[in-house]
Amino acid sequence: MGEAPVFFADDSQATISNGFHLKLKESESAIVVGNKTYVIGGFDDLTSNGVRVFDKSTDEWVIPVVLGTKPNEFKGHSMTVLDDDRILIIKHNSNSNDCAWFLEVDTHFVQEQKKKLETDVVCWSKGVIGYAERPIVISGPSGVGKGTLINRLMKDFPTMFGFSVSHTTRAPREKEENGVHYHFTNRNVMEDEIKAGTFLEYASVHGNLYGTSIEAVEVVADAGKRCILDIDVQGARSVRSSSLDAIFIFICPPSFEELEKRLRARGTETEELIQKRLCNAKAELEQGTSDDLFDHILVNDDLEACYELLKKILGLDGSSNATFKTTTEVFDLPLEFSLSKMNERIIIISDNADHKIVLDLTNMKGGAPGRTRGLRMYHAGLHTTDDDDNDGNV
Ligand SMILES: Nc1nc2c(ncn2[C@@H]2O[C@H](COP(=O)(O)OP(=O)(O)O)[C@@H](O)[C@H]2O)c(=O)[nH]1
Ligand SMILES: Nc1ncnc2c1ncn2[C@@H]1O[C@H](COP(=O)(O)OP(=O)(O)O)[C@@H](O)[C@H]1O
Repeated sequence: MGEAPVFFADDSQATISNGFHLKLKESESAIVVGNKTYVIGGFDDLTSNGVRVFDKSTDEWVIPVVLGTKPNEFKGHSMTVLDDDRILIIKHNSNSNDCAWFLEVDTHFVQEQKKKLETDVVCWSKGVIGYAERPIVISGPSGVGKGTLINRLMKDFPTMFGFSVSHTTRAPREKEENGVHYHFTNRNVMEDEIKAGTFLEYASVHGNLYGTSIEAVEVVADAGKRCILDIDVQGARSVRSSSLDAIFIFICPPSFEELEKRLRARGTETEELIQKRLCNAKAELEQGTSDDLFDHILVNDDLEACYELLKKILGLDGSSNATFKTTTEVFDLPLEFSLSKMNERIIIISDNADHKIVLDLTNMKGGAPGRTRGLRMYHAGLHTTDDDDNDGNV
C-alpha cells in the first residue's frame, strides 16, 4: 500500500491535484491526467528519478520507469496537458533551445512500453524549435553498400548528418571502433537493457542481437543533426510503427552474384559467416521489396549513380524545396510565467504581463522515443498568418 497523499504546499497545487492535497518539494509541481497525478521535478535529488505518480484509482503512489533523456537543471517550470497523453513542461528562465520538454504518459509508444515492461512507464522527449528534417532509415542485405553510401553522406555533409550508433553482440571487425561503428556489448547485458526499455528497436540478425537505443537517436538530434539509422528490415518495421517519422530507404544489389562478390571482396567475414549472410539476404530482399515498408528502393549498381539518387531523395541535389534551416531566432523566456492554451498554441505570459511569447504546436512531429520536432516560437502580436513559412513542414 502506498503512502497516502499528505498536505499541501499552497492553494494552486491543492487545486490541481485531483481532489486531494499533495505535499510537494520546492522544485516539484503536480498535474492531473485522468486518474493520475504526476509530480514532476526534484531532479537535484539523486534518489529520485524526477517523476512520481499518485494513482487515484488504486490510492497508491507509483514510481514509473522513466525512459528517454531527462532534462537537467529543472528549477522553475510551468506545465499543461496535451491530448490527455503527454505533459508539456516549459522551463522558467530558459531559452528556446532548451525550454520545451514533453513527458509522454499515454502515447502509443508509452502504451507499448507499458505492455512490454509490465509496469507504469513515462518517457521524456525534448521539444525542438524550428524546422527539423526527418531521420533516415537505410536497410539492405549485408554487402550491398549501405555503409559505403552512409559514410559518403557523412563525409560530404558533416554538419548535417549524424549516425545512430547501434548496440550489437557481434564481435568487432578489424578497424571497427567501440562507440563509433557500434557499441559492442554482450548478450546478457543487452538482454537486460532490452528488458529495461533502453531500445527503440532491436532484432536478432545473422545470429547476433542488434539494437538502436533511444539515446543513440537523441544524441544525434541534440547535435542538431539529421539521424541516419543503418538497421535491418525487422528493425525498420519496428521503427515504422514508432513515432520516429523517418524516411525508409532500401538498398538492393544489381544481382545476387554481385552481392556475393562484394561481400567476399570486403574480406571481413569468414566463409561460414558469408554463407549465413547470403542465405539471409534472399529473405531480406524479398521482404524489403515486397510490401510498402520502404518509401524508396535504390539499386546500388554504379556507386556514383546510386549516391546521386540518394542525395536527390534527401533533397541535397538542389532540386527540392527541402532547404536546411539550421538557425532560428533564440527566445529568452521570463523568470516566472504562466501558460494559457489556445487550440494548438501555448501562450507564455510573464508574471508582470510585459512579455507574451507563443509556442505553436500546429506542426508538431515525432516524439518519444526521440525529439518532438517542428515547434515554432514567436512574439505574440508579431505573427500574421499560419502559412507564411514552412517551419515544421517536412
Ligand atoms: N534491427 C537492427 N539491425 C541493425 C542494427 N545495427 C545494424 N543492423 C543490421 O544488422 C545487419 C548486420 O550488420 P553488420 O554486422 O554490421 O554487417 P553488414 O551488414 O555486413 O555491414 C545489417 O543488416 C545492419 O543493417 C540495429 O541497431 N538494429
Ligand atoms: N556500387 C558498388 N559497386 C562495387 N562495390 C561496391 C559498391 N558499393 C559498395 N561496394 C563495396 O562492397 C563492399 C560492401 O559494402 P558495405 O558498404 O560494407 O556494405 P554493407 O554496409 O551494406 O554491408 C565494400 O567493400 C564496398 O567498398
